[in-house]
Amino acid sequence: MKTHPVFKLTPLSQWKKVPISDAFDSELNPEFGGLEVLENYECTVFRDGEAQSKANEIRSKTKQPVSKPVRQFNNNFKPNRECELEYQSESQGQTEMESESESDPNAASPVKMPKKKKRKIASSKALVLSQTSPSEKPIAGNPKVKRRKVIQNEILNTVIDQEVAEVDGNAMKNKNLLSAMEAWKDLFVPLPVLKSLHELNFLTPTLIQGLTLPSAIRDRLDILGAAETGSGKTLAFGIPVIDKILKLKQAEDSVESRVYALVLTPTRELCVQVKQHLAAAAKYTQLNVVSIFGGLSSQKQVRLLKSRPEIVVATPGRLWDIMNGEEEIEEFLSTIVECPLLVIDEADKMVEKGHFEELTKILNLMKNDEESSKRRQCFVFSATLTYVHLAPDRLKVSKKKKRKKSVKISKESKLNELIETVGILKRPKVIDVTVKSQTASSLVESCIFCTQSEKDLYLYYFLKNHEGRTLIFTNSIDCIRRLLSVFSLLKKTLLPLHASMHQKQRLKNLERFTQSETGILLATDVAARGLDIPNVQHVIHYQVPRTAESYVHRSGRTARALKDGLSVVFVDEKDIQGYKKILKSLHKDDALSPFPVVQEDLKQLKPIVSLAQRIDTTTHRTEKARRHDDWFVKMAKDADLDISDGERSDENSNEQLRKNAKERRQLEKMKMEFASLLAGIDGQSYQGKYPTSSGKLMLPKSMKKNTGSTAITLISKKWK
Ligand SMILES: Nc1ncnc2c1ncn2[C@@H]1O[C@H](COP(=O)(O)OP(=O)(O)OP(=O)(O)O)[C@@H](O)[C@H]1O
Repeated sequence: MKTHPVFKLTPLSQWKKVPISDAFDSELNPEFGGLEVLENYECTVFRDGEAQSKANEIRSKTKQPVSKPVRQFNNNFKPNRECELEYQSESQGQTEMESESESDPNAASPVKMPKKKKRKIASSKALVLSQTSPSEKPIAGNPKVKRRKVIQNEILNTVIDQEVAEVDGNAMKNKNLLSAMEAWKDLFVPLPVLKSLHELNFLTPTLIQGLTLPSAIRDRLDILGAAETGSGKTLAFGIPVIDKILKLKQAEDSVESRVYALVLTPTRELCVQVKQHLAAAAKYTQLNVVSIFGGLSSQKQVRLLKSRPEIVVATPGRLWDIMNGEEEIEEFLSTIVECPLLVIDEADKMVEKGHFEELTKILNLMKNDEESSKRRQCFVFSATLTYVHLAPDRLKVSKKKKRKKSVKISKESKLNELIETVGILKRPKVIDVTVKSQTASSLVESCIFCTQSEKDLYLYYFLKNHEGRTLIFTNSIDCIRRLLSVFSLLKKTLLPLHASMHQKQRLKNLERFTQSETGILLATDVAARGLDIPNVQHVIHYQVPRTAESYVHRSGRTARALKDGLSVVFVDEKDIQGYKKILKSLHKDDALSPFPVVQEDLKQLKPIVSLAQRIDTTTHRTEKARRHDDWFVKMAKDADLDISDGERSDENSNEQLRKNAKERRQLEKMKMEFASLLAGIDGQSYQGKYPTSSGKLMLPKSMKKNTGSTAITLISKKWK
């Protein structure tokens, strides 16, 4: 027969610290929420949802024997018969043994005592229920025994009252929680996570979450998930990961720490963000989540790993370095190889050939452990996971014809390649809720056709007229540097984000952008995937992205979680081919709607933007010449040489120096002219700001012409 747990009821003052539930926890069926009520020495277990009514039921029955417990703790457990009560005097630390006789009527009808006395007894005694053999039963009828039984019943009733009150409170909270979170019913979300979701105000699951959770949690399937950007994919894999770890930990006897889940992301910023999302969902669990990524001190990250987190979110490069260089946590990190949960976020990017060498190494290590691979549950997610298009010409060269040829990769072969790379052994569930166009349904897409040199003008026009959190993408770091310098002249603060920056500055800029409602982030594709910055209203593709995937992910930084958002692609004469290819690839048969621009306003801005561009180029040139001059003079001085004109290089001849000086004078003149132009422009009030509260982008006032249309509605109407 199964041995029963010892129930230890401590004095009421400590009651909360050692609830009965602790005694039962190890035995509890996981489907129960951990709510136990001790009733006439019988243990009753309720489902959380039933707790309130059952608690009331118990309360009404405290004065009469309960015929049957609502739910017996376990089949063998008959505490009425087999348990005895043990009183322990706190002051003396002595123990007196008494048994609870099944036939004793007092056991079921407790005598009322004044409340004060009740509390005194309760707090001065510790009550221990323990299993005992029938041979140890004490003699019935002894008056001392009877008195003790009365006391014992009183203590139990007080304890029950307390428990019931607590149960009432918890049950009420749980009931409210469950009714508020009704939409999550049947998705098998563990209660503590449901509580976090409620706190985050996520009252309904998104489509991908609704479809993923049952398959992942109930059916324990590996999942390949594809859904539009901003549709909640992080929690679609995050909730099952948390759920499984909770279950594994509950089932495990050993307290040995190990990595339970490894989540890999392509960029550092995304790594930080996914960690934050998972930590928020796991707030009411004991689970620890840590992020490991490059660019910041690895010592600090090693220290974090020493806390033995259950979930490690990492970029492959830094993780691989730490796995191979840090003896202190080598043993802990070696458990990654057998970790039961693996997530690859932005998977199509991650497994791109030549992108993440370290990812391949980590995955190979994991795949080599066959037993663990069989047990492992994998999650592979991306907005463009199932998206296929013509492979770039340069990748597919037909050997026979020796000429470039585009080849279409099928969705199946793309997924099969992923399955093999990740090491998924069982047939995974593919959940694909993407649409042909790939972009979010709440995204309004538009374009501006202009020449390359006009792009700055249009950008300035846009930023000046349409306030709101704006993310500008470029294809190169050089382009970012030039724009920073031109727009700083125009008194527009753009926050750069690219791979050549220090990581601290990258994170700082991202934070500044997130905190300012009118922030403008100027980034390369390093910010294109996964970043979930709230309320980004506009995405501008200053240069046409190189791939359709990149267009989808860049645009996906706005219009997230069903909010409205606008994307504008700037297309110049060189971009046109790439632009057309993207449209074709994304099955956007019509060209994108042109973004509405008030030509008179644009004209007004033209002189100042042109001047800013000229100042920038001239400054750049004169700076370069000055640096060269300085270098030449310094070299001569270091070599103890006098430089005559003849010895100067062409660039440093007198004539050149005169030219430089003239250029500097011109520069000063331009700057003065610029200052007065800028003052004039700043004095003008632009009235076409979008009202951001409605989520709609209003047209500049001069364009309204009593139609009251927004930019988005105008675009939509025109192109329908
Ligand atoms: N059920 C929900 N209800 C409301 N908001 C949610 C819900 N689930 C997630 N969100 C929020 O939606 C936003 C987008 O989620 P998430 O970053 O997971 O999107 P994603 O699908 O991974 O996007 P991407 O493809 O760009 O990486 C986040 O701010 C997230 O907190």
